[in-house]
Amino acid sequence: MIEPAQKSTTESLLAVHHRDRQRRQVLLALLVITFLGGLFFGTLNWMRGIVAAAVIEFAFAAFCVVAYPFVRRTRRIHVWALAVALPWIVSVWVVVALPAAASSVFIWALVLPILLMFLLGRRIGLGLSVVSLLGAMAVALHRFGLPRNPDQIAYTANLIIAALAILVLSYVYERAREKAELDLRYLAVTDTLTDLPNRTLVYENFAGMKALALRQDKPLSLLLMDLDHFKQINDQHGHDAGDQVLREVADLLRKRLRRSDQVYRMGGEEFLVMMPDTSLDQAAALAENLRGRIEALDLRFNDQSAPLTASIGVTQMTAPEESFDTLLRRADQNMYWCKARGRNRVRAS
Ligand SMILES: Nc1nc2c(ncn2[C@@H]2O[C@H](COP(=O)(O)OP(=O)(O)OP(=O)(O)O)[C@@H](O)[C@H]2O)c(=O)[nH]1
Repeated sequence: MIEPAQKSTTESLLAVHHRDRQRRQVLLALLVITFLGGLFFGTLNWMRGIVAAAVIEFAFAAFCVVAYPFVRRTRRIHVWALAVALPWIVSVWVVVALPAAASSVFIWALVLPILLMFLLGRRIGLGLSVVSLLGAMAVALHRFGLPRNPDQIAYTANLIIAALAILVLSYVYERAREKAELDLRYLAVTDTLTDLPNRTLVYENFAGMKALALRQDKPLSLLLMDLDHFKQINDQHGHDAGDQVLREVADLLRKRLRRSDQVYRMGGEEFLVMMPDTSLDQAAALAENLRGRIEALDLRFNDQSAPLTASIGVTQMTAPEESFDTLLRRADQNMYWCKARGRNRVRAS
């Protein structure tokens, strides 16, 4: 399995990106619905003479128009989600409390759990849903009193049970959706053969490591490892054997490296390791150690031994302006230098 620390970095970067994009879409849709609803009910209530409700509804519609361009651009989507959700909750309470409003307006309270769960996630969404539903019930109780006849009891019971059902269902749905999304994202950034991260996030993670190295004034090194004559293993022992070799190498790297290091399968039989707080000499020593361990792997398929070696290019960031591509190119050149000189060696520069 992939190291937990590495897995969570990988997941969280993408998770935030996707979660925000989804919430932004829900929020924009909600602004449009609220704007149209505000105009419609504002006009209706104005004509019915319920001025207080009409003013709230027109104000909310105006707020949506102002908020829309900000929500499209903002990076603080959770702040805007709260800025829209809280007035929604209060408006529902106010509308339920208004003496002139029909008792059916309580139905709007049932929208709240779905809206809050989708906008704010299941934890905050659940907490706010419970508060907003209890609030709406308290207001309704204050306005209408306890249900007295069987019709009223049935009506109230229906509303409460429906509210509970929507609350539970939206929570369960949101939890399942979050999990499915995490699984999908994990698969998208992971090489399923070795369980190592693939190259998808390599640039983003390098940027984070580089920033930290510069801030802490620590060295940052990188190594690129390519297995030698790997094609022969596939050709002589079959593709499954080749796959097994790749898994063994991935295991070896995971076990040997520090948790702060990051290992990627860049493709084929090529692996990349990023090592924070590691100088060129230290990285070269580590690469030499890895080379020796790979050479010492006693791989056998159908009683035939399958010797394995690797060529490793090592480099260190030497200036703040050096990009990931620059380092990778240098490590790649070092690795090819090893290949050209008979393989099974390390070169650092
Ligand atoms: N089994 C298996 N083989 C793979 C996988 N990915 C790439 N390969 C094989 O790895 C081999 C790489 O071959 P080459 O690029 O010629 O490299 P090499 O044989 O290691 O030779 P040198 O790098 O020059 O030492 C190819 O045969 C690919 O099919 C994989 O996921 N599983």
